[in-house]
Amino acid sequence: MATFPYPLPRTGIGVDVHAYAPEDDPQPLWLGGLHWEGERGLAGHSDGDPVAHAAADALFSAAGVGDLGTHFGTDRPEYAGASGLTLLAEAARIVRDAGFEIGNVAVQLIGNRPKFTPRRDESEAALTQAAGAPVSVSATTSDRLGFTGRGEGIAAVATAVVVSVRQP
Ligand SMILES: Nc1ccn([C@@H]2O[C@H](COP(=O)(O)O)[C@@H](O)[C@H]2O)c(=O)n1
Ligand SMILES: C[C@@]1(CO)OP(=O)(O)OP(=O)(O)OC[C@H]1O
Repeated sequence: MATFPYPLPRTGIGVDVHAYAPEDDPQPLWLGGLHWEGERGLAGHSDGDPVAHAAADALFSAAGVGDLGTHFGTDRPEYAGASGLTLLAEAARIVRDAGFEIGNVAVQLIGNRPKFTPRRDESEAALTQAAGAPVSVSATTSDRLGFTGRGEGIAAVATAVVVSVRQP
C-alpha cells in the first residue's frame, strides 16, 4: 500500500433499520436524537434511534474499529434503553481515542413519518453536539415501496469522514 507524507481522509458507512414497536407494547419515538410526541415508536434494545445508530456505525466504519454490535451489543445490559445521542457521543469518543478526528457525518433517514424537515435544525444541533463534529440529516420516503413504504419501520444510512491525527 502506498504511503503519503500526510494523512488521507477515510470514509465510513453505516446503515440501521428499526421496526415499529408492536401495538400491544407501544414505545416513544426517538429519531435523530429527538423525541417525537404522538408518533408511533420503534422497537429496539436501546431507544431504537436509527439516525443516531447509523451515524455511530459510520464513524466506527471510517476508523476501522468494528461496528455498533462490537461496542454496544444487545448483550450489554447498560445499553438497554440507551439514548442514541449517548451512543453517538460514545462512538465519537472511541474513534478519537483510536487516533482520529472527525470531519463530518451525513445521515439520510428513509421513512414515511414523521415529516422530518420541520425539526431538521433541532436534530442536527443535538447530533452535532453529541458527535463533537458536524452532523447533517436529510430525509426521504421510498415512494411507498418496500418496508419503509409499507410503514413497517424506519431506515437510515450514513457516511462519515475521519482523518488520522497520529504521526505517520
Ligand atoms: N420522513 C420524511 C420524508 C421526506 N421528507 C421531505 O420530503 C421531501 C420529499 O420526499 P420524497 O421521498 O417524496 O422525495 C424530502 O426531500 C424531504 O425534504 C421529510 O421531511 N420527512
Ligand atoms: C444499539 C443496540 C444496543 O443497545 O441495540 P438496538 O437498540 O437494538 O439497536 P441496533 O441498531 O439493532 O444495534 C444493536 C445494539 O448495539
